Amino acid sequence: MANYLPQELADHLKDGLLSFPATAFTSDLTIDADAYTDHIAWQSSFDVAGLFAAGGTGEGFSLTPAEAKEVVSLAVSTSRQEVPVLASAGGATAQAVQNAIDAEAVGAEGLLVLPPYLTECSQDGLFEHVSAICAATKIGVIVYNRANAVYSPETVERLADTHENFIGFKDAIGDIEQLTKVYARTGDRLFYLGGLPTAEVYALPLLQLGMSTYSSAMFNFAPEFALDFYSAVRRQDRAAVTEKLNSFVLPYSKIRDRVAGYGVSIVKGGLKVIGRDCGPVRPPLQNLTQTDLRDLEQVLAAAGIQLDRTTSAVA
Ligand SMILES: O=C([O-])C(=O)C[C@H](O)[C@@H](O)C(=O)[O-]
Repeated sequence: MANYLPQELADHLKDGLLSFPATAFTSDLTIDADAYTDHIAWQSSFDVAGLFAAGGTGEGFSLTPAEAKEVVSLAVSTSRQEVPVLASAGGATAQAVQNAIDAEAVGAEGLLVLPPYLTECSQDGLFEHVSAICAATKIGVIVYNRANAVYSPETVERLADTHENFIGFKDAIGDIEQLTKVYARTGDRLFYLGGLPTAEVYALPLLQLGMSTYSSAMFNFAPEFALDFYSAVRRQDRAAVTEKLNSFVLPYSKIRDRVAGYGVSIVKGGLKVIGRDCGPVRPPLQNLTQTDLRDLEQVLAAAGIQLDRTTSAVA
């Protein structure tokens, strides 16, 4: 049974940083439950508002429904009591509905709806897809505005009017006009989170568009840095944000941009560099090359994120 009513969950999540933990795999690409639970215990030991298990950075798109259920269940049983775990719902409507049912059954407090695979989507089609998921569960539901699932302000409002457990809007499109219009229509009825790749890059300007929080992929391997960054954003301390962008976030993003899909792979690279290896990524993603790993190690060291390390974790 969920501990948070949907609106309570939204109130809790909107004023804290959100973690999207990597899913640990063994070298043969099966789920590594020990490494994953270690990672969840470590992630939830920080002052983070919520853990989104099997999300984008958690390679939810590469998990079978049974694996997604297992991963969410491991996260729920391991996360510190005060840190709610959310799951994701993806693929075909029937599969996303099953993800929702499974997530609620294993104790997740909320759900992130990933874009449906492959096909183009009309607004009525998106409304029906999300409605089926909202109707299948009592826990809070957040939509992910990304790829083929671009929700018009009217659809967002319609979902908010129809489903009490529809609580949030996550964005990875970055269309200022769309975001302004969504917020103008639904305002405080929802909470808003940034979800563009390396969300820190956009965090300060998006705060003005109502996005009081974001999914921090780098929180996986640099939690203190990510929390300091979030605090600077919420204080609207532009000088501190700019200093952190220059010292770490932008050099890091340059490595991320070398290969498509590195937005997730670089997180596993970062975990390897800091000595908390969560294993390889699954195809279609590619692991960082040794050169990229070494460059990442240097960027982390130059930013002072690796102050204790004296020997390289990269072979
Ligand atoms: O589903 C996810 O993992 C994401 O939202 C993507 C990342 O967390 C993104 O916001 C980032 O790279 O910081």
